[in-house]
Amino acid sequence: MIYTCTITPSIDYTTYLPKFKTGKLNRTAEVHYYPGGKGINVSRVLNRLGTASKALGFAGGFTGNYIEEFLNNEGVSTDFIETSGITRINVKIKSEEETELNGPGPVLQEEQLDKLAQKVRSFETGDWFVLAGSLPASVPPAYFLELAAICQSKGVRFVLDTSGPALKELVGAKPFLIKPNEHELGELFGVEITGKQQAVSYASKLVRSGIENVIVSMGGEGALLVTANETVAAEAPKGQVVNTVGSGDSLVSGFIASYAAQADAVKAFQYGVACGSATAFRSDLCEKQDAEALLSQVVLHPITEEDVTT
Ligand SMILES: Nc1ncnc2c1ncn2[C@@H]1O[C@H](COP(=O)(O)OP(=O)(O)O)[C@@H](O)[C@H]1O
Ligand SMILES: O=P(O)(O)OC[C@H]1O[C@](O)(COP(=O)(O)O)[C@@H](O)[C@@H]1O
Repeated sequence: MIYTCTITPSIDYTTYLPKFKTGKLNRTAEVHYYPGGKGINVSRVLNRLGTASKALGFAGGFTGNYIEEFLNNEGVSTDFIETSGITRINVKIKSEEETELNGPGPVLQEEQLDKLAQKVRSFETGDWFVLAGSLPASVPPAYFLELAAICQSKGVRFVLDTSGPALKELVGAKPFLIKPNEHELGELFGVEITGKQQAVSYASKLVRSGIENVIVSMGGEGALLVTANETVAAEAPKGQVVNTVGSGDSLVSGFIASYAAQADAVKAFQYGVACGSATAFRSDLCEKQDAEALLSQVVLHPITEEDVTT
Protein backbone atom coordinates (compact mmCIF):
# COMPACT_ATOMS: atom_id res chain seq x y z
CA MET A 1 0.00 0.00 0.00
CA ILE A 2 1.07 3.58 -0.62
CA TYR A 3 0.48 5.68 2.49
CA THR A 4 0.63 9.44 2.13
CA CYS A 5 0.94 11.53 5.26
CA THR A 6 -0.08 15.18 5.53
CA ILE A 7 0.73 16.58 8.94
CA THR A 8 -0.60 20.00 7.88
CA PRO A 9 -3.58 19.58 5.53
CA SER A 10 -5.59 22.52 4.24
CA ILE A 11 -8.58 23.58 2.29
CA ASP A 12 -7.16 25.48 -0.66
CA TYR A 13 -9.56 28.42 -1.13
CA THR A 14 -8.67 29.14 -4.75
CA THR A 15 -10.00 32.22 -6.46
CA TYR A 16 -9.55 33.73 -9.93
CA LEU A 17 -9.80 37.43 -10.72
CA PRO A 18 -8.40 39.51 -13.58
CA LYS A 19 -6.66 42.06 -11.35
CA PHE A 20 -5.85 41.67 -7.64
CA LYS A 21 -5.34 44.94 -5.74
CA THR A 22 -3.76 44.73 -2.29
CA GLY A 23 -5.22 47.14 0.27
CA LYS A 24 -8.53 47.35 -1.68
CA LEU A 25 -11.87 45.51 -1.75
CA ASN A 26 -11.60 42.81 -4.42
CA ARG A 27 -14.75 40.95 -5.54
CA THR A 28 -14.28 37.62 -7.23
CA ALA A 29 -16.66 35.60 -9.37
CA GLU A 30 -14.94 32.20 -9.28
CA VAL A 31 -13.94 30.32 -6.14
CA HIS A 32 -13.05 26.66 -5.46
CA TYR A 33 -12.56 24.81 -2.18
CA TYR A 34 -10.08 22.04 -2.92
CA PRO A 35 -8.73 19.73 -0.25
CA GLY A 36 -5.03 20.47 -0.07
CA GLY A 37 -1.76 19.80 1.61
CA LYS A 38 0.98 17.96 -0.19
CA GLY A 39 0.30 14.36 0.86
CA ILE A 40 -3.42 14.79 0.18
CA ASN A 41 -2.66 16.08 -3.31
CA VAL A 42 -0.39 13.08 -3.90
CA SER A 43 -3.24 10.74 -2.88
CA ARG A 44 -5.77 12.59 -5.07
CA VAL A 45 -3.54 12.35 -8.13
CA LEU A 46 -2.64 8.70 -7.46
CA ASN A 47 -6.37 7.97 -7.37
CA ARG A 48 -6.82 9.70 -10.73
CA LEU A 49 -3.95 7.66 -12.15
CA GLY A 50 -5.65 4.45 -10.98
CA THR A 51 -3.22 3.74 -8.11
CA ALA A 52 -4.69 3.10 -4.67
CA SER A 53 -3.32 4.88 -1.60
CA LYS A 54 -4.39 5.75 1.92
CA ALA A 55 -4.17 9.35 3.12
CA LEU A 56 -2.92 9.63 6.71
CA GLY A 57 -2.33 12.75 8.77
CA PHE A 58 -4.17 15.05 11.15
CA ALA A 59 -7.45 16.87 10.51
CA GLY A 60 -10.08 18.53 12.64
CA GLY A 61 -13.06 20.88 12.86
CA PHE A 62 -15.48 21.68 10.01
CA THR A 63 -12.60 22.03 7.56
CA GLY A 64 -11.20 18.64 8.53
CA ASN A 65 -14.66 17.07 8.01
CA TYR A 66 -14.96 18.73 4.62
CA ILE A 67 -11.57 17.41 3.52
CA GLU A 68 -12.32 13.87 4.62
CA GLU A 69 -15.75 13.85 2.99
CA PHE A 70 -14.44 15.35 -0.25
CA LEU A 71 -11.65 12.76 -0.47
CA ASN A 72 -13.93 9.83 0.32
CA ASN A 73 -16.46 11.00 -2.30
CA GLU A 74 -13.65 11.07 -4.84
CA GLY A 75 -12.65 7.52 -3.91
CA VAL A 76 -9.55 8.41 -1.85
CA SER A 77 -9.30 6.29 1.27
CA THR A 78 -8.43 8.24 4.45
CA ASP A 79 -7.36 7.47 8.01
CA PHE A 80 -6.84 10.84 9.66
CA ILE A 81 -6.20 11.36 13.35
CA GLU A 82 -8.61 13.96 14.73
CA THR A 83 -7.30 17.27 16.07
CA SER A 84 -9.22 19.57 18.40
CA GLY A 85 -8.15 22.61 16.36
CA ILE A 86 -9.65 23.57 13.00
CA THR A 87 -7.61 22.49 9.96
CA ARG A 88 -6.24 25.56 8.17
CA ILE A 89 -7.58 27.25 5.04
CA ASN A 90 -4.88 28.31 2.57
CA VAL A 91 -5.73 31.17 0.23
CA LYS A 92 -4.61 30.96 -3.42
CA ILE A 93 -5.22 34.10 -5.49
CA LYS A 94 -4.90 33.56 -9.23
CA SER A 95 -4.61 36.89 -10.96
CA GLU A 96 -1.85 38.41 -13.11
CA GLU A 97 0.41 36.73 -10.55
CA GLU A 98 -0.19 33.79 -8.20
CA THR A 99 -0.38 34.88 -4.53
CA GLU A 100 -0.55 32.29 -1.74
CA LEU A 101 -1.32 32.59 1.95
CA ASN A 102 -0.64 29.35 3.84
CA GLY A 103 -1.76 29.06 7.46
CA PRO A 104 0.10 27.37 10.32
CA GLY A 105 -0.11 23.65 10.96
CA PRO A 106 -1.91 22.00 13.89
CA VAL A 107 -0.70 21.84 17.48
CA LEU A 108 -0.27 18.12 18.17
CA GLN A 109 -0.32 16.25 21.46
CA GLU A 110 2.00 13.38 22.28
CA GLU A 111 -0.78 10.80 22.13
CA GLN A 112 -1.77 11.96 18.64
CA LEU A 113 1.83 11.58 17.47
CA ASP A 114 1.95 8.14 19.08
CA LYS A 115 -1.14 7.12 17.10
CA LEU A 116 0.59 8.00 13.84
CA ALA A 117 3.76 6.16 14.86
CA GLN A 118 1.58 3.13 15.65
CA LYS A 119 0.17 3.20 12.12
CA VAL A 120 3.67 3.43 10.64
CA ARG A 121 4.71 0.40 12.75
CA SER A 122 1.91 -1.58 11.07
CA PHE A 123 3.32 -1.01 7.55
CA GLU A 124 4.65 -3.97 5.61
CA THR A 125 7.65 -4.58 3.37
CA GLY A 126 7.03 -3.10 -0.08
CA ASP A 127 4.72 -0.34 1.23
CA TRP A 128 5.48 3.35 0.60
CA PHE A 129 5.37 6.22 3.12
CA VAL A 130 5.08 9.65 1.51
CA LEU A 131 5.66 12.36 4.11
CA ALA A 132 4.76 15.60 2.34
CA GLY A 133 4.15 19.24 3.21
CA SER A 134 5.28 21.49 6.01
CA LEU A 135 6.07 19.89 9.36
CA PRO A 136 5.20 21.92 12.48
CA ALA A 137 8.23 23.27 14.34
CA SER A 138 6.55 22.15 17.60
CA VAL A 139 7.16 18.49 16.65
CA PRO A 140 10.83 17.61 17.16
CA PRO A 141 12.68 16.34 14.05
CA ALA A 142 13.64 13.25 16.11
CA TYR A 143 10.00 12.12 15.84
CA PHE A 144 10.07 12.13 12.02
CA LEU A 145 13.54 10.54 11.99
CA GLU A 146 12.06 7.75 14.09
CA LEU A 147 9.22 7.26 11.56
CA ALA A 148 11.81 7.13 8.77
CA ALA A 149 13.86 4.58 10.74
CA ILE A 150 10.78 2.38 11.22
CA CYS A 151 10.22 2.50 7.44
CA GLN A 152 13.83 1.62 6.73
CA SER A 153 13.81 -1.32 9.12
CA LYS A 154 10.70 -2.73 7.44
CA GLY A 155 11.72 -2.23 3.80
CA VAL A 156 9.13 0.55 3.30
CA ARG A 157 10.08 3.19 0.71
CA PHE A 158 10.24 6.59 2.40
CA VAL A 159 9.44 9.59 0.16
CA LEU A 160 10.02 13.09 1.54
CA ASP A 161 8.65 16.33 0.10
CA THR A 162 9.06 19.10 2.63
CA SER A 163 10.98 22.34 2.96
CA GLY A 164 12.90 24.55 5.38
CA PRO A 165 14.62 23.22 8.52
CA ALA A 166 12.58 19.97 8.41
CA LEU A 167 14.06 19.10 5.02
CA LYS A 168 17.55 19.77 6.35
CA GLU A 169 16.99 17.45 9.32
CA LEU A 170 15.30 14.65 7.40
CA VAL A 171 17.57 14.27 4.36
CA GLY A 172 19.89 12.50 6.82
CA ALA A 173 17.31 9.67 6.96
CA LYS A 174 18.27 8.82 3.34
CA PRO A 175 14.79 8.81 1.80
CA PHE A 176 14.12 6.79 -1.35
CA LEU A 177 12.96 9.98 -3.12
CA ILE A 178 13.02 13.69 -2.39
CA LYS A 179 11.60 16.40 -4.65
CA PRO A 180 12.75 19.85 -3.68
CA ASN A 181 12.11 22.67 -6.12
CA GLU A 182 15.20 24.71 -6.97
CA HIS A 183 14.53 27.23 -4.16
CA GLU A 184 14.15 24.47 -1.56
CA LEU A 185 17.34 22.80 -2.81
CA GLY A 186 19.18 26.13 -2.51
CA GLU A 187 17.77 26.67 0.97
CA LEU A 188 19.03 23.24 1.99
CA PHE A 189 22.61 24.21 1.09
CA GLY A 190 22.36 27.90 2.00
CA VAL A 191 22.93 29.01 -1.63
CA GLU A 192 20.86 30.48 -4.45
CA ILE A 193 20.50 28.03 -7.33
CA THR A 194 20.74 29.90 -10.59
CA GLY A 195 20.91 27.17 -13.23
CA LYS A 196 20.55 23.50 -14.08
CA GLN A 197 24.26 22.69 -13.75
CA GLN A 198 24.37 24.08 -10.24
CA ALA A 199 21.17 22.19 -9.35
CA VAL A 200 22.70 18.95 -10.67
CA SER A 201 25.84 19.38 -8.62
CA TYR A 202 23.90 19.91 -5.35
CA ALA A 203 21.45 17.10 -6.16
CA SER A 204 24.46 14.81 -6.82
CA LYS A 205 25.79 15.61 -3.34
CA LEU A 206 22.47 14.34 -1.91
CA VAL A 207 22.67 11.17 -4.00
CA ARG A 208 26.24 10.59 -2.79
CA SER A 209 24.95 10.94 0.78
CA GLY A 210 22.65 7.95 0.18
CA ILE A 211 19.35 9.30 -1.23
CA GLU A 212 18.33 7.06 -4.13
CA ASN A 213 16.35 9.48 -6.31
CA VAL A 214 16.58 13.27 -6.21
CA ILE A 215 14.17 15.22 -8.41
CA VAL A 216 14.63 18.98 -8.60
CA SER A 217 11.55 20.65 -10.04
CA MET A 218 11.91 23.98 -11.79
CA GLY A 219 8.37 25.07 -12.71
CA GLY A 220 7.98 25.83 -16.42
CA GLU A 221 11.68 24.98 -16.94
CA GLY A 222 10.94 21.31 -16.24
CA ALA A 223 12.88 19.17 -13.80
CA LEU A 224 16.06 17.17 -13.16
CA LEU A 225 16.45 13.60 -11.98
CA VAL A 226 19.70 12.53 -10.34
CA THR A 227 20.33 8.91 -9.27
CA ALA A 228 23.57 6.99 -8.70
CA ASN A 229 23.48 5.82 -12.34
CA GLU A 230 21.70 8.54 -14.28
CA THR A 231 21.33 12.29 -14.51
CA VAL A 232 18.52 13.48 -16.77
CA ALA A 233 16.88 16.84 -17.48
CA ALA A 234 13.26 16.98 -18.64
CA GLU A 235 11.74 19.82 -20.59
CA ALA A 236 8.25 20.75 -19.36
CA PRO A 237 5.53 20.78 -22.03
CA LYS A 238 4.36 24.24 -23.10
CA GLY A 239 0.77 25.24 -22.47
CA GLN A 240 -1.64 27.75 -20.97
CA VAL A 241 -0.90 27.88 -17.24
CA VAL A 242 -4.10 28.01 -15.14
CA ASN A 243 -3.09 26.99 -11.59
CA THR A 244 0.30 25.60 -10.61
CA VAL A 245 -0.75 24.73 -7.02
CA GLY A 246 -0.23 21.00 -6.68
CA SER A 247 2.09 20.68 -9.70
CA GLY A 248 4.98 19.51 -7.56
CA ASP A 249 2.72 17.03 -5.75
CA SER A 250 1.48 15.74 -9.11
CA LEU A 251 5.08 15.17 -10.21
CA VAL A 252 5.67 13.08 -7.07
CA SER A 253 2.44 11.11 -7.69
CA GLY A 254 3.29 10.37 -11.31
CA PHE A 255 6.76 9.17 -10.30
CA ILE A 256 5.39 6.89 -7.57
CA ALA A 257 2.54 5.47 -9.71
CA SER A 258 4.92 4.62 -12.54
CA TYR A 259 7.80 3.40 -10.35
CA ALA A 260 5.45 1.16 -8.33
CA ALA A 261 4.41 -0.49 -11.61
CA GLN A 262 7.72 -0.65 -13.53
CA ALA A 263 10.64 0.19 -11.18
CA ASP A 264 12.23 2.39 -13.86
CA ALA A 265 13.31 5.76 -12.40
CA VAL A 266 13.75 7.58 -15.73
CA LYS A 267 10.36 6.48 -17.10
CA ALA A 268 8.76 7.34 -13.76
CA PHE A 269 10.40 10.78 -13.85
CA GLN A 270 9.11 11.46 -17.37
CA TYR A 271 5.58 10.44 -16.35
CA GLY A 272 5.84 12.59 -13.22
CA VAL A 273 6.81 15.69 -15.19
CA ALA A 274 3.86 15.11 -17.54
CA CYS A 275 1.56 14.94 -14.47
CA GLY A 276 3.09 18.14 -13.02
CA SER A 277 2.49 20.07 -16.22
CA ALA A 278 -0.98 18.60 -16.74
CA THR A 279 -1.88 20.00 -13.31
CA ALA A 280 -0.40 23.42 -14.13
CA PHE A 281 -2.68 23.60 -17.18
CA ARG A 282 -5.98 23.16 -15.28
CA SER A 283 -7.69 24.56 -12.20
CA ASP A 284 -7.76 21.34 -10.14
CA LEU A 285 -5.23 18.49 -10.18
CA CYS A 286 -4.52 16.55 -13.39
CA GLU A 287 -6.48 13.62 -14.77
CA LYS A 288 -4.70 10.56 -16.20
CA GLN A 289 -5.65 11.35 -19.81
CA ASP A 290 -4.27 14.94 -19.50
CA ALA A 291 -0.92 13.60 -18.31
CA GLU A 292 -0.75 10.87 -20.94
CA ALA A 293 -1.53 13.37 -23.71
CA LEU A 294 1.54 15.41 -22.63
CA LEU A 295 3.96 12.50 -22.15
CA SER A 296 5.56 12.67 -25.61
CA GLN A 297 6.24 16.40 -25.05
CA VAL A 298 8.39 15.68 -22.00
CA VAL A 299 11.72 15.58 -23.83
CA LEU A 300 14.55 14.02 -21.83
CA HIS A 301 18.20 15.11 -22.07
CA PRO A 302 20.85 12.93 -20.43
CA ILE A 303 23.44 15.05 -18.58
CA THR A 304 27.03 13.82 -18.37
CA GLU A 305 29.61 14.66 -15.72
CA GLU A 306 31.41 16.82 -18.30
CA ASP A 307 28.25 18.91 -18.84
CA VAL A 308 28.33 19.73 -15.12
CA THR A 309 32.03 20.42 -14.73
CA THR A 310 32.38 22.60 -17.89
N1 LIG B 1 4.53 27.05 -15.99
C1 LIG B 1 4.59 25.72 -16.16
N2 LIG B 1 4.54 25.17 -17.41
C2 LIG B 1 4.64 23.84 -17.59
N3 LIG B 1 4.81 22.97 -16.59
C3 LIG B 1 4.86 23.44 -15.32
C4 LIG B 1 4.76 24.84 -15.03
N4 LIG B 1 4.87 25.02 -13.69
C5 LIG B 1 5.03 23.78 -13.15
N5 LIG B 1 5.04 22.84 -14.13
C6 LIG B 1 5.24 21.38 -14.01
O1 LIG B 1 5.09 20.96 -12.65
C7 LIG B 1 6.33 20.47 -12.12
C8 LIG B 1 6.51 20.92 -10.68
O2 LIG B 1 6.42 22.32 -10.61
P1 LIG B 1 7.19 23.22 -9.55
O3 LIG B 1 6.55 24.57 -9.62
O4 LIG B 1 8.63 23.15 -9.80
O5 LIG B 1 6.88 22.44 -8.19
P2 LIG B 1 6.46 23.02 -6.76
O6 LIG B 1 4.96 23.27 -6.90
O7 LIG B 1 6.74 21.89 -5.81
O8 LIG B 1 7.26 24.25 -6.50
C9 LIG B 1 7.42 21.01 -13.06
O9 LIG B 1 8.55 20.18 -13.05
C10 LIG B 1 6.67 21.00 -14.39
O10 LIG B 1 6.61 19.68 -14.91
O1 LIG C 1 2.45 22.48 3.81
P1 LIG C 1 2.81 23.72 3.05
O2 LIG C 1 4.25 23.84 2.72
O3 LIG C 1 2.25 24.96 3.72
O4 LIG C 1 2.09 23.61 1.64
C1 LIG C 1 0.72 23.41 1.54
C2 LIG C 1 0.24 23.81 0.19
O5 LIG C 1 0.96 23.07 -0.78
C3 LIG C 1 0.07 22.44 -1.69
O6 LIG C 1 -0.01 21.09 -1.29
C4 LIG C 1 0.56 22.60 -3.10
O7 LIG C 1 1.89 22.14 -3.21
P2 LIG C 1 2.76 22.23 -4.54
O8 LIG C 1 2.26 23.41 -5.33
O9 LIG C 1 4.17 22.35 -4.06
O10 LIG C 1 2.54 20.93 -5.26
C5 LIG C 1 -1.29 23.09 -1.47
O11 LIG C 1 -2.34 22.22 -1.70
C6 LIG C 1 -1.24 23.54 -0.02
O12 LIG C 1 -2.00 24.67 0.20
